[in-house]
Amino acid sequence: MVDEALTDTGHRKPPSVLLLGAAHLDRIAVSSTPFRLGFSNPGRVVERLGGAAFNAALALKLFGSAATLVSACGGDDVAERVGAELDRFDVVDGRIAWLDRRSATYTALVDAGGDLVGGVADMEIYDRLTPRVLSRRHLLDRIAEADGVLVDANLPPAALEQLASLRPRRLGAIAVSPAKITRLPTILPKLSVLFASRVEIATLLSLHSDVGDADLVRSIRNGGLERAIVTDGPRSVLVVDADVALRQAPPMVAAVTDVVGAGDTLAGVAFGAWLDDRPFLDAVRLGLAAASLRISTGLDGSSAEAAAAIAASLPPPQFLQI
Ligand SMILES: Nc1ncnc2c1ncn2[C@@H]1O[C@H](COP(=O)(O)OP(=O)(O)O)[C@@H](O)[C@H]1O
Ligand SMILES: O=c1[nH]cc([C@@H]2O[C@H](COP(=O)(O)O)[C@@H](O)[C@H]2O)c(=O)[nH]1
Repeated sequence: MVDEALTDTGHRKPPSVLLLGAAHLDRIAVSSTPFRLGFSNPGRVVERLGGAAFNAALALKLFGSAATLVSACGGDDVAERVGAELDRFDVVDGRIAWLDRRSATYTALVDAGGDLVGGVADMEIYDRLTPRVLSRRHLLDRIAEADGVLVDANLPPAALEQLASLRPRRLGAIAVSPAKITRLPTILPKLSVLFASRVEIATLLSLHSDVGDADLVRSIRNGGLERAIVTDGPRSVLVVDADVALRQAPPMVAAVTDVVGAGDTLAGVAFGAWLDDRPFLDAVRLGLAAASLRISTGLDGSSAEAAAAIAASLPPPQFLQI
């Protein structure tokens, strides 16, 4: 029998992932002393490319998947820089440009320990990714052909609903922020997996942020979600996979540079590994290892191998009877 997942050379074909969402410029201001809210803090500002879908796309690609990114950009230098970086990483560039508009930016304040103090998302341009714009024939074909589609909640609600109604083979979503996760409620039953932080999912499900695991797991299931990964910074993640619920500790990170992009990296790597037929928990453990590299050394061509070793040495999960 011919295995269609094999290429001419006998190697497995990498999973193909279509990502839809944000790709833009991040400005990250890191305080060099403990952050004093309401005051001026000494520090340094770094600029790098980011956006939830962009971060996930690069991570996916570095971990062996084929990635195509659909986003919105203006006619400016940021758009060119994003394009150059997608080329460099061999991510297929499916962005739609509005030449008379500005590309999006994200400005974050980070404290001396690498944690996020807060951020401002200037991202009006993503509202242009309407259902009509996303109905172009070649895009519909890409959605139908992809092994998985990963969206972020920067897309307007109507676009998210339309994508979900197209029934991609597997549909993952990245919550992005407490402000944007509120765009997801109507598509929850159509998601194969949701990646969210604890505060984001509590907002989505109208729960108190210190809700216990039993109530959280029940609410996730009652909300119609089949699978969810709930992150909580350095603390263990909650994994719900149909009727299995568990907690998995992430790797310890001694020196965090900044945590911006950790969740998207976890989402991209875990989604790609799952599409590559790994058991879901193994895919999550690999994603956690990738996130730990992203926030310490950064990701590069050697990260997939390094992450596999880190994932293998993680403590076993703790299964919850809920
Ligand atoms: N301070 C930290 N130390 C160790 N790991 C961290 C830290 N912050 C984040 N991580 C890792 O990144 C993952 C996502 O981080 P989190 O901050 O919860 O999400 P987001 O980046 O979406 O806000 C965590 O599950 C964990 O694996
Ligand atoms: O409304 C938004 N805020 C923030 C982001 C992006 O989220 C990323 C960080 O996400 P996290 O740390 O949750 O993985 C940054 O690159 C930032 O640009 C985004 O796409 N949309």
